[in-house]
Amino acid sequence: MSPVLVATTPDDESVPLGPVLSIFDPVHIGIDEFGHPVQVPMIYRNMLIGGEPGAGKSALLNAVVAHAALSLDCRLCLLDGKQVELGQWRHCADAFVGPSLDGALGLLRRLAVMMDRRYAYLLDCERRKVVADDKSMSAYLMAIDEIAYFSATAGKKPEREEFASLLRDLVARGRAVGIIVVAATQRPSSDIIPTSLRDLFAWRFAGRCTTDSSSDIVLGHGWAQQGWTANTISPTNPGAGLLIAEGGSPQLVKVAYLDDGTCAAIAGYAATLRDTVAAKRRRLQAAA
Ligand SMILES: Nc1ncnc2c1ncn2[C@@H]1O[C@H](COP(=O)(O)OP(=O)(O)OP(=O)(O)O)[C@@H](O)[C@H]1O
Repeated sequence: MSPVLVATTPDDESVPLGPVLSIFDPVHIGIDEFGHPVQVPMIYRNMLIGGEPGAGKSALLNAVVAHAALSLDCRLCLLDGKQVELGQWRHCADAFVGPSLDGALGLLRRLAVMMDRRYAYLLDCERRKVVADDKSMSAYLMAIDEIAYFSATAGKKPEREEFASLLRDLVARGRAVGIIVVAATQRPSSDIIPTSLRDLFAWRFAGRCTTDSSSDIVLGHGWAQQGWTANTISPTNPGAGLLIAEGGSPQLVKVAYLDDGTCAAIAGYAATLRDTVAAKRRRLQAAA
């Protein structure tokens, strides 16, 4: 975290703020089996989180969202069918959608339009991706707690199919324009996470899974046979799981747990930072 007490906003305006992060910094998510910190770069990447109920998926999701909330170069969009898993971050978010498939579809459609416009803009500028000091395009973190609620449970079949197809498009094309998707599911099955979707996630975390095959659905086919299965993780060890990056091998990770009070404190601080920056921006626009 930056030690400075005066931070520069994305508009290059200095305002008195507390320490902030950047979404271009790697995100601290926990420790490995040797007790070393595990940090994952999230920009230009997506993360899939799977595991049985109580495995610690929301804990990992919250660790990533906390980093993004403290990053003033990142805007938040949150989808949470249960509302309470990501609800503490709603005051930091541009969009917070609870158990509403219509709301989720509306948000994904808006993001798809924005994604297309960003690509058109990059093309005009002869560029291939957003960069850290981009003044015109903030990164976006799209966090989803329980993909299956929107893709397999709520609403009618055509809407669920539209959700699945919009989500796939965002995961497939969003990275270069700064859209990061972090999605969790307690149903790691091939209907919720087909291989073609799973393989679009650079980072995949399997918390405890009830079978080798559900562990493989998150990590990739064949890992269980090679001895890497989240089925062996003890149910009394929530937050432990196997993390794999594209092209790498799984590693055992214990996720850094932010309890409710800590999440509320970070969310409150992040919301104040964001309000301060937004107020400053409004003042500048009014003065212009
Ligand atoms: N990293 C961790 N360290 C210690 N305890 C943890 C950790 N992660 C989770 N827990 C404990 O496990 C409980 C369940 O975690 P969490 O809500 O993240 O699971 P989940 O997989 O999201 O469950 P669900 O699918 O039901 O939403 C937490 O309330 C907490 O008590």
